[in-house]
Amino acid sequence: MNPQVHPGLAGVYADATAISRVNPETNSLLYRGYPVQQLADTQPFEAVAWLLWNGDLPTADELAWLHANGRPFRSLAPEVRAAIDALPRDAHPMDEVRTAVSIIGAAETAGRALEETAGTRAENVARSLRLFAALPAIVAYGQRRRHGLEPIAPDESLTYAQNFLWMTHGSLPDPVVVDAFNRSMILYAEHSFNASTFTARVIASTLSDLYSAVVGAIGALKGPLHGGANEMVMHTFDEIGAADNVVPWLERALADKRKIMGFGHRVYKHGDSRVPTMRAALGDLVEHYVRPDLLTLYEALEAAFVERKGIYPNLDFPSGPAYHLMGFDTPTFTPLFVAARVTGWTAHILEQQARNALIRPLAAYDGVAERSVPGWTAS
Ligand SMILES: CC(=O)SCCNC(=O)CCNC(=O)[C@H](O)C(C)(C)COP(=O)(O)OP(=O)(O)OC[C@H]1O[C@@H](n2cnc3c(N)ncnc32)[C@H](O)[C@@H]1OP(=O)(O)O
Ligand SMILES: O=C([O-])CC(=O)C(=O)O
Repeated sequence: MNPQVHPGLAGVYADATAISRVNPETNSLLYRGYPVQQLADTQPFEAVAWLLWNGDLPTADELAWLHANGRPFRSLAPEVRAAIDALPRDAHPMDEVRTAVSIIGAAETAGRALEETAGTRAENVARSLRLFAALPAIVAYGQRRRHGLEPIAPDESLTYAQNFLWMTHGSLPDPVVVDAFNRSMILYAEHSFNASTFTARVIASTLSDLYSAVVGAIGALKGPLHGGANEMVMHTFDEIGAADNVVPWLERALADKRKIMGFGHRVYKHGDSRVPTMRAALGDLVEHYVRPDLLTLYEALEAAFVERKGIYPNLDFPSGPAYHLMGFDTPTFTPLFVAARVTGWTAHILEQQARNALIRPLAAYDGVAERSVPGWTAS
C-alpha cells in the first residue's frame, strides 16, 4: 500500500508549540496567549521579544535588564561591517543580513569544539538578545551602503523602533511613523510553524547552533512565497502605477497565470489576522505623508483581486507600501522582516532545544524501480 504523503506538509501537525497560536477559524493570532492586536496597541517591540522568549510580558525591572543587556550590542561591529563591505554593492540585502549573522556566530563560537557550539540555554538566551539588538544596525547599514552613505551610530537613549529609524535615516521621524514601525515589528515577530521558523527548528533539532539555525531561516524567508513577498508587493505597486490601471493589469497578470504577491496564505483562507492592524497603520502613514494615491491603489487591487479570486491580502500587502512611506528602499523590506522574526525564530530554537526530537520525516519513493547497473555481475 502506498503511504499517504502530504506535499508541502499542508495540514500536518509537525509538533506542538507554546509560543503562538494561529487560528484561521476565529481569524486570530495569540503570542503566549495574548492577542497580537492588543500587543501592537500597547507594547514596545522589546517587551514582545521578551514575551516570546520567556512566556510572559516583562516587569519594569526585566525591561530595564533587557535594555541594559541588549543596547550595548546595537553598534555595527567592525568585523560585520568588513564582511558586508566585502560583498558586491548590489548584493541583495538578504544576502548581507545572512552573511552578517554568520560572521557574528563564527566570532562568538570561535575556539569551541563542534558539539559545544550549541551552547547552554543561558548562552542561547544571550545570543537571541544579541542578534535582536544587532540586526537594526545591519539592516540600516545595508540601505545606507546602497546609497553611498556611512553608518550612523546607535543612540542608547532611544527605543528599539526609534533607534532603528534613526540609524537608517539619521533623523527621528514623527511619533506616528515610529508607532507604525513598532506595530509592524510586533505583527511580523512570530507565526508558529511558517517555512522559515520550521527551517530554524529543523536545524536546531540536529543540535547545531542557534546562529546556523537563524542563517538557515533567513534563507527560507528570502523566498517570494514567504518573506520576499513584501518586496514583491512594492514591485507590483510600481508596475501598476495608479489605481486606474489596476483592472487591466490584473486581467493580464491572471491571464499570464502570475501569482499576485501579498495575497493568499497557507493557513488563513478567509483573511490574515494581522492585516487590519497593519492596514490601519498604513492609513495613518498615508495621512501623515499625504499619499492618498497609494491607498487608492491598495484598495483597488484588493477589491479587484478578492472579487475575481476570493483570495485575501496577507500581512505583506499593507507592510510593503507602509515601509515605502517610512523611507525604506524596496530591497530593505524583507531584511526588516528578519529583524522582527528573529525574535520568533530564536524563541522556537530555544523551545526545540528544550524538548528536542530530531526532525526527520519519511519520503514515499516514486522513482524508477530497482534495476542493475549495466555491466555489474554478482561476485
Ligand atoms: C508573511 C508571509 O509569508 S505570507 C505569504 C506571502 N507570500 C505571498 O504573498 C506570495 C503569493 N501567495 C502565494 O503564492 C500563496 O497564496 C501561498 C504560497 C502564500 C500559499 O500557498 P498554498 O497554501 O500552497 O496555496 P496554493 O498556492 O495551492 O493556492 C491555492 C490556489 O489559489 C491560487 N492562489 C493562491 N495565492 C495566489 C496568489 N497570490 N495569486 C494568484 N493565485 C493564487 C493558486 O494558484 C491555487 O490555484 P489553483 O487551485 O487553481 O492551482
Ligand atoms: O505562516 C506562514 O506560513 C507565513 C506567514 O504568514 C508568516 O510567517 O508570518
